[in-house]
Amino acid sequence: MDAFVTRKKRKASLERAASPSSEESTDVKLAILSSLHPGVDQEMLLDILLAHDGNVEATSQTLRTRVPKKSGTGNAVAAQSSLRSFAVTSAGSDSSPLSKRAKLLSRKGATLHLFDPVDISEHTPCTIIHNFLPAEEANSLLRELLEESKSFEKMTFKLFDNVVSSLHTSSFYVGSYKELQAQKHEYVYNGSRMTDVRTLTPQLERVKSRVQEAVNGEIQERIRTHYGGKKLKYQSPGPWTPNAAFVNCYNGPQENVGWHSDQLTYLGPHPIIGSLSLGVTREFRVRRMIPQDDDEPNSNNPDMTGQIAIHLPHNSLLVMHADMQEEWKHSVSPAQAIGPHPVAGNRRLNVTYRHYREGFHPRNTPPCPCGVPAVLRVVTKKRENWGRYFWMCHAGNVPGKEACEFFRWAEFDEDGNPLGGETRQGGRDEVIRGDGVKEYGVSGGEREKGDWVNEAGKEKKKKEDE
Ligand SMILES: O=C(O)CCC(=O)C(=O)O
Ligand SMILES: [Fe+2]
Repeated sequence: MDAFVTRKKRKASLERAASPSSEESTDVKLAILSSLHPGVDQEMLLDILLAHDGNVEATSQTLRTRVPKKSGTGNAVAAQSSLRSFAVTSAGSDSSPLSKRAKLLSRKGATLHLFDPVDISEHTPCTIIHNFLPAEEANSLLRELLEESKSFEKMTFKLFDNVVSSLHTSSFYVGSYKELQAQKHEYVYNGSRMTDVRTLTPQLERVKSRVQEAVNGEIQERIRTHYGGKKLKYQSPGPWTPNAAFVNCYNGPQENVGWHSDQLTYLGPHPIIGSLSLGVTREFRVRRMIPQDDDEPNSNNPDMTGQIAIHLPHNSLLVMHADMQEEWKHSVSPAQAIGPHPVAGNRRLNVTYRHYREGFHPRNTPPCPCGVPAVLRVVTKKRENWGRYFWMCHAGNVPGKEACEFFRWAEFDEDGNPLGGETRQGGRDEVIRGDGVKEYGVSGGEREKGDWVNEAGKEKKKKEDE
């Protein structure tokens, strides 16, 4: 117990001592180390990272030379011990002690496991619909995506001299060839162009319509039951109309996604995401971000806030509502063991339907002097400016890259459309590079540049605010 408490304290002190966006960077560091050393479990990674005062390269060097690899994980399929036992204790009937609402609140350092749609709706910014599609339709989509996923790839990015990659594979689907071209040549993700973009298959299109209808119903219900009958400020009004889908494949219990919020840059503030799970049941964890004052210890790590595990069975639709991305983080945690699915074996396929808003196309958002679209973020750490949106240099999102000075508080109309007319009133340059790639940037327009780039000192502040 003492050792556990000490470890938590050490993690908190590491995060205080590290860079201003320290909590994020510890998560990123762990993700990088997981990617470089997939055989070593997270606890050990954290311990060794702590022993090296947060230095990723030194940790990696120690791991390369001194730490034996875990055995017996990989793709082995074992009994779904943890999920089954939780399923028994939280069956959701009112006679079950766990179902007593008062006991459901998540606590510091604990994980609360939720299965029941009523509990999920009450305690998280999500709602869930079990057995969403007719069984045969779900299996048929699953079979198609299993085939598609054979050519999915891990997402990679560069850090120092290493290329690190995600632990799972994915691909991105859009509605038309035109949108596909735009995604490949106009949008930027973590400083890179997306190379694997596909058009929605007829099945993904059909399911999209069903998801759209169900999600719009859930949105109205959420507004009625949680937002006092009125959409959130900046939430897009009118029906949600998804036009893209990320498809993720998790092959085996160790493939996971670390803590993150989905990027707001192209979706705008308070986006809504419809997430369909197929195949193996996995845990989708959520935790609330807590604002803190300068002198408070870092309260935004999972050890300190407590987390909620939402169990996502085959053919369930999870709706991430408008308050999710700005106020909560989510992850798909590695599993001790998983129960094989009759069609998918040890794989889980996940489709997240999203709405890319025209107002957030890179041509419509503030130009960063770097020539790469700025990213939209929100203050999630400091109490001061909590919930305020800002545009910043994309490199602030790319580990190991130096961000330029660009920073600007974001302004929206009531419905979340970006304000800041300068760029949209013809001042914006579209540069067609030699290779035909379109970039939206500033080519020497001093006034415009001055309009968007904040005076010295703001860049530092933005990092601290975050
Ligand atoms: O697999 C999931 O359920 C969620 C994946 C996710 O968080 C994402 O694609 O952003
Ligand atoms: Fe996500």
